Amino acid sequence: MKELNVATGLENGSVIVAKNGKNTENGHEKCTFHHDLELDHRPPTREALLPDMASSYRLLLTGLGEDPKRQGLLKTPERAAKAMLFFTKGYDQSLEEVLNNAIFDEDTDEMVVVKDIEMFSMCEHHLVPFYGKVSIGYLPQGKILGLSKLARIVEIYSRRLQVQERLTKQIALAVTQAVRPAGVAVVVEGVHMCMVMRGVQKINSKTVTSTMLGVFRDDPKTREEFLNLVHFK
Ligand SMILES: Nc1nc2c(ncn2[C@@H]2O[C@H](COP(=O)(O)OP(=O)(O)OP(=O)(O)O)[C@@H](O)[C@H]2O)c(=O)[nH]1
Ligand SMILES: [Zn+2]
Repeated sequence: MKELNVATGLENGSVIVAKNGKNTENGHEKCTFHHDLELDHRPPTREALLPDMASSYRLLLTGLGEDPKRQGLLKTPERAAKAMLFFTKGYDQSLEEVLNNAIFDEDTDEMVVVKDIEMFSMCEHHLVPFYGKVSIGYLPQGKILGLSKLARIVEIYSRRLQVQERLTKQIALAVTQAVRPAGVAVVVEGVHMCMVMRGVQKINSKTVTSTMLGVFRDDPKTREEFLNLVHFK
């Protein structure tokens, strides 16, 4: 039996044809794959795996000492499975699809900052949420991105099983890929429920991560301007 990607429910390395008709590998667009695309051999989508996921939640309820047949819990496994699919819906999105070509030629090299974008993600170690805010800055060189797309980029990568460091970097790399700016800065401030509700139980601790690329990494003044604008100094 082929190994399943736990996060996507797909066979590792497998190809599916997404709703938009594009070939995707575990949710990510992939052009150079030559796997069997015969309809009958397509692995199930995440939605198709809902009943299996619900069964797992039923087992979990039993493991907790609960009775999955009691009235209040009857639909809980299906609800929980759907909720988990929603929390991880970023796996079903690709950068290209989300950007929808909202990239515009513009003769500007002034800093663009969108700050305090809400973020909800799932800690990949404990499967509990971490949440917080993301601030993104970039220095265009001839191309700007539709403003909402910065928030949508946050959604693609936060709605997955994550660690905050990787989330921060993926957002920065996505902006780079989209508009090839002179630099990108991303700061993420997160509260991890695995540190609040369990474990060390530090309810006031916040984790701050940053990725600085290009001029934001090389030039302290540019970095400082960004940090001033997002009040991170
Ligand atoms: N670097 C990083 N660590 C994370 C993130 N989310 C959770 N963790 C940590 O993952 C670690 C897992 O450590 P383990 O010792 O294997 O698990 P644990 O016994 O549940 O750890 P405690 O949380 O200390 O009770 C913990 O230190 C968590 O705080 C994250 O986004 N980034
Ligand atoms: Zn955790």
